[in-house]
Amino acid sequence: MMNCAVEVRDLRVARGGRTVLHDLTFEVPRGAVVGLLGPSGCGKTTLMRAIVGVQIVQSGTVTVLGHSAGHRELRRRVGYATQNPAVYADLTVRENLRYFAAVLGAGRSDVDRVVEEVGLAGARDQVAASLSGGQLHRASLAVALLGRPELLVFDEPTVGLDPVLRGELWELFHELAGRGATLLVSSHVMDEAARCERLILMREGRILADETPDALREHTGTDDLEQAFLKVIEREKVAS
Ligand SMILES: Nc1ncnc2c1ncn2[C@@H]1O[C@H](COP(=O)(O)OP(=O)(O)OP(=O)(O)O)[C@@H](O)[C@H]1O
Repeated sequence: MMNCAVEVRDLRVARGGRTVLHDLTFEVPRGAVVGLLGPSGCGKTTLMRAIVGVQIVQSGTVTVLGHSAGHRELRRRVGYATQNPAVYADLTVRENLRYFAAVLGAGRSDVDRVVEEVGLAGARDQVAASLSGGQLHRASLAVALLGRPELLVFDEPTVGLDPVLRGELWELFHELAGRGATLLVSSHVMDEAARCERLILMREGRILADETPDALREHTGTDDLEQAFLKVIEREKVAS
């Protein structure tokens, strides 16, 4: 239990009157970079929302760092970056970060650290409204990094970024994990799967696989993770 940052048991969630997560059970080990992968609409965002405690759930439990998801004790210990950048358009990057640092009780020096970490030092005095899509995304990630949360939940953090920036962000994710943070990162780009230590593959609100990229390659008999995912889907269809 103490080795798990997140423990999900029999989680069922309905949205719009339809079950979108079907009794999910899995764990996220501490200090790992775990990829949450699956096609658009499979439930990645809903699952992340349940983990950060903002999603009404029908049944099951979600335990985060030893507390029920959403517990106030977790406020500063969990960082969440949504798919849509959540910064104030009329404030500069630095002003945004200072504001959120004050809300979170993080120190001012933290602002400079996170700006550097996401590679936005050159744009720190630009108003958010004038940032490119990729820069805006990184500004949101920077907010999530304030206060050095133990668990980071990033919803498609690399969308719209060029390959160099994507590579740099993945390096940062591993650096953060190296310092003890746990990261749950969603993506629907299978080539990002190879960068994770563990993969949770989802489809239609169900977990099809929860294993290391190597184990997935091995048991599907292919080096290509995209092909591996397709094989897992085929096997699931045959089995059901
Ligand atoms: N506010 C909502 N009301 C009703 N249904 C919703 C709502 N939000 C999401 N859904 C539905 O829940 C399911 C899961 O959506 P979710 O956003 O979790 O998927 P996702 O895997 O994150 O997709 P994407 O990769 O496109 O962001 C989808 O069928 C979606 O249509």
